[in-house]
Amino acid sequence: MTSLDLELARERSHHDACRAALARMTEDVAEQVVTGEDTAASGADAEALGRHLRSRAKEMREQPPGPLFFGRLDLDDGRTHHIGRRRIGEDPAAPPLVVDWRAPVSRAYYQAGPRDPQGVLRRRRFGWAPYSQGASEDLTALEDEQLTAGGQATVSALLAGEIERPRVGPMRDIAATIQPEQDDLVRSEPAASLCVQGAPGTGKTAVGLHRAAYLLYTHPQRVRRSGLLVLGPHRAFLSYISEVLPSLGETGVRQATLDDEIARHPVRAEDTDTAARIKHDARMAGVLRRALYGRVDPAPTEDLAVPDGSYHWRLPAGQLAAIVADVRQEAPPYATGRERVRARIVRALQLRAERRWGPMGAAWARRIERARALTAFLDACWPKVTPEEVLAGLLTDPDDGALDAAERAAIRWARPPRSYRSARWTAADLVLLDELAGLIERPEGYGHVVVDEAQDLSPMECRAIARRTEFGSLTVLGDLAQGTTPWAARDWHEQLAHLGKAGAPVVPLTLGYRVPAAIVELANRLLPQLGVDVPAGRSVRRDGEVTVRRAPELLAGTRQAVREALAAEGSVGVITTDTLAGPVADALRGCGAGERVTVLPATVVKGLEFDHVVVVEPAAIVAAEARGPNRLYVALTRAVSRLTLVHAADLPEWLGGVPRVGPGA
Ligand SMILES: Nc1ncnc2c1ncn2[C@@H]1O[C@H](COP(=O)(O)OP(=O)(O)OP(=O)(O)O)[C@@H](O)[C@H]1O
Repeated sequence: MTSLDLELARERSHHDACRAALARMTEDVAEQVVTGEDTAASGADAEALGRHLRSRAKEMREQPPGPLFFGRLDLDDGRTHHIGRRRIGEDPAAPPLVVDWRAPVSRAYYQAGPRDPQGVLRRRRFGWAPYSQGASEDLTALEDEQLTAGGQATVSALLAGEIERPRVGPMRDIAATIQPEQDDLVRSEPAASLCVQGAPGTGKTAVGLHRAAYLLYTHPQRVRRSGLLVLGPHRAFLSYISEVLPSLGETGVRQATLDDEIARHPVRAEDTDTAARIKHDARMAGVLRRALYGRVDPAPTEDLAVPDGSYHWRLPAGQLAAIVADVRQEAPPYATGRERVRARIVRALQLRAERRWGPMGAAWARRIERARALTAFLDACWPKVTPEEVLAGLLTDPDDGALDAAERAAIRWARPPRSYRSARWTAADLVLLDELAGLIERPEGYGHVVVDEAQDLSPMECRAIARRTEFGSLTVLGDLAQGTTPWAARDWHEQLAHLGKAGAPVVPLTLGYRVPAAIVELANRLLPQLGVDVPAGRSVRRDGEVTVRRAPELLAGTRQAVREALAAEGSVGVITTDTLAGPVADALRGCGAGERVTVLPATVVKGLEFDHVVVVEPAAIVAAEARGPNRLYVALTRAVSRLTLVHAADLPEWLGGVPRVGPGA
């Protein structure tokens, strides 16, 4: 037996011990639930304890299968820690068998290096068979790095293997291989907001999800109670990332699109491009505020007379106007404002009554508060409204000086509905309704929100997020170069101001783990055309291939390219325009494409990745929309190993010098 075999055998038996301890922990918790149910303590305590134990038992039962540790630290004080996705230890007072990757002692696993060993003598990485369900014999490799002074920084073969592995199925967690610059972001100050400008494949999404898991671990009370939300650009993306947090043991996190979050109604109409652009513009915040407060009468002309038995208590119009003006000045949410005006009027009437009749009790005040005359005054002066009613009013007659005549015409309803209740709302209308709802009543917030692909949000969408994180913090992830919406941000500081976190630091990530250097280099040639100032991407990967195939018969050329792509392992993504996606999918039917091949319009590939990407007719992707070059940049950077460009039309200049195949190459 070699010394490596011996070490592997020792580690496997440690893994056996961990497995047994975990089984006992799961049993113990299940047993405690039974005990908890029997507890004869006060009802509320027993209920709370029972709930806690039940959710802990559920958590333990639902742990995903897999290896129980991925690394080990040997420290200079003689201690050793195995590091895994969650803590394993039966006795809270004894050192655990496995330390959670988020624990403070685990930090050195990610950060220590020969120049700064941080008390670590040796870092050990474990290699497990691919897709291991956690059987100890699946532990097949280990790699030691000595960090004592004078040690050399080494490139980990296990890390390289993990980064270069073929991609099948949904995104996986990277707890075993988080890189130092990523770890800094994952563990950065939880109460502070943060923006990551990351070139394609630098791990922004991975960082955001691991940060979410880290916050739940370090601030269980605060973050769990106030809620954590992960916002992604579309459903396909959410399903692609859906397993990362559960694999890290976090099952209760809401993952949604912003559209889901703000959906008060189904989308039943479509805006013209111009109307959508206006509705998403930051000026709409003021337009909506004015439309809402336009309903308030700042100068009531009639005195208020509230009957009280045979008597009437009066407030002169001037005093009513002063109350309304004061409340407007204080700027509470609209619905609170109405109640505040009511309360102030009652108080003023009470002072008058007391001057005449002496102290009036609470019952008197309640009666006056509900007096019909007072409610009628409020209905006229500060009416109850719904967001739908206000927006319908605005879209029927958009008379606001912030919009010019053409803009007003563009958003005006061609045929207003009979009532706002039967209005057919567009996607942009829902954003505006959310803004109005937020002006009327403050929405419930989250403790922390992770926003992915944040460059694509409009100012009005940003405000929807800002309202929900007024008292919470944000992790903003994105890449200005990948901005494809008509309103995509060109500057993070502006975008952060719309998100309510002006001044949050913007941290760049430039080292990519997905896209190989040859493909990054090609995509970087597009950068000067994208109209944004971002640092160019780099790659840790030296493998990777780019092929350009000229194909006078576009569909035949695509079939050929896909056949060639299928010769290698892994997924194949065929990306083209919305118009070509159908014909391309038809053409690929029956050419052995099968499950490994997905045909997608470029408009939905954001955030995804495929081992081999075939981009069909790049020039058409560029021409299809105003941000076409950005769209092509996104498409090119979905490739994990290989990229083929298939084209019938001429290629843009910047592709000069790339090897070509096919007729006329
Ligand atoms: N430290 C790491 N170890 C292993 N794999 C990593 C690491 N960091 C990132 N990756 C992998 O690189 C790929 C890209 O990561 P991710 O999707 O998070 O990047 P991104 O910056 O959001 O990309 P994009 O903006 O292009 O969508 C993923 O497969 C991810 O698992």
